[in-house]
Amino acid sequence: MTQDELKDAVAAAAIDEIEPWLERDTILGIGTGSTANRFIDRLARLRDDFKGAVASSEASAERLRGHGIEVFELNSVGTVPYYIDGADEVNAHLHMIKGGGAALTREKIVAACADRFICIADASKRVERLGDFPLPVEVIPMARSYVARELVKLGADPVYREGVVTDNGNQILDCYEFMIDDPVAMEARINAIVGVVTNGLFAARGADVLLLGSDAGVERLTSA
Ligand SMILES: O=C[C@H](O)[C@H](O)[C@H](O)COP(=O)(O)O
Repeated sequence: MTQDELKDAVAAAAIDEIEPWLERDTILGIGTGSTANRFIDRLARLRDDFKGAVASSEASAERLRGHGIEVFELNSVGTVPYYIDGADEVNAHLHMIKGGGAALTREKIVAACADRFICIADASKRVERLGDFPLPVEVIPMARSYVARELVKLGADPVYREGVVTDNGNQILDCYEFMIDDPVAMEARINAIVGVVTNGLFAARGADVLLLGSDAGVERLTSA
């Protein structure tokens, strides 16, 4: 199967996972990226069975609206029963690196407000140790150089993602050469640097369920 076919398969599996629980007043949390887009496209078929969605990016909000799915502000919703999103890397504990599409901060906020985080990914995203994928860090623009120097002290090789402005008006540093042995500790340590908005480690709040697509089918994993 191609990677696109695997993304379709996990998007379909996520629909199967949530469909029995949808009610007319359900508001879902929806992620960002090519895998989440496939989920959004499949969700369109069910749009009369639930109330709407909170989106983790302007791009996902636009796609949802394009399918006639109402998009709500998180502040008016409070919590969502499910957050469905992709990942750039995921380990056996269902800790993730996210933010390849620069949506990490809003993703982390919606995930924090979700009862359950369903991660959908093709098998290429499954790793033993996080860090081959460069870890994104969203920074306040005026703090970029300072944060970069602090990240070097932690062992990373941060590179400014030129030309990218996040939905929050900030910038991204991608941390290369950064193998992460303790994702929970490193997530907190990076977030403690002044000028960091958030980083792409989703470990303190990882996924609850991973739907992992491979040629053998879609495997359903829960955190170890
Ligand atoms: O900022 C983007 C998000 O964290 C995405 O969920 C992540 O990059 C995975 O995207 P894709 O499904 O396109 O591989």
